[in-house]
Amino acid sequence: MDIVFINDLRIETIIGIYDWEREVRQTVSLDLEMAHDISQAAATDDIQYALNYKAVAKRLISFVGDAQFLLVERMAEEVARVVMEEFNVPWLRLTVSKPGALRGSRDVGIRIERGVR
Ligand SMILES: Nc1nc2c(c(=O)[nH]1)N=C([C@H](O)[C@@H](O)CO)CN2
Repeated sequence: MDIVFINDLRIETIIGIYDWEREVRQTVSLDLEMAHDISQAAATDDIQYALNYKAVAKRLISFVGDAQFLLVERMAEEVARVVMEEFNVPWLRLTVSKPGALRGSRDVGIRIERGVR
C-alpha cells in the first residue's frame, strides 16, 4: 500500500493535565502517514481519486482546535478515529507531539499505529 503523509501539522489547542494548561492554548504537532492506493489518482491525474491531504488537514485543524483533551493519548485515538472513519483510511501511523512541553527536550508525545496495512 502507498502512503499519503502530512508532517508537522501545527495546531493550537487546549491540552494537558495541569491547571495552567486548561487556561492557555498550546501548540501540538501532528505527523500522519495514511495508507492509500494511489494508482487510480496517478492514472487519471484527478483529485477525486486521491486521498486529499488538504481536506484531511482542514478537518484536523478544526477537530483538534475545538477539542479540550487532557492527554495526548486521547487526542491521538480520537484523531485516528476521525481519519479512518471519515476518509476511509484502512491503516495509519500518527505522532502527536507537544513542542517544548518538557524542559531539556525538543518535544514529547506518542506514536500510534491503527488498522490493517
Ligand atoms: N504519557 C503522557 N504523559 C504526560 C502527558 C500526556 O498527555 N501523556 N501530559 C503531561 C502534561 O500535560 C505535560 O505535557 C505538561 O508539560 C505530562 N505527562
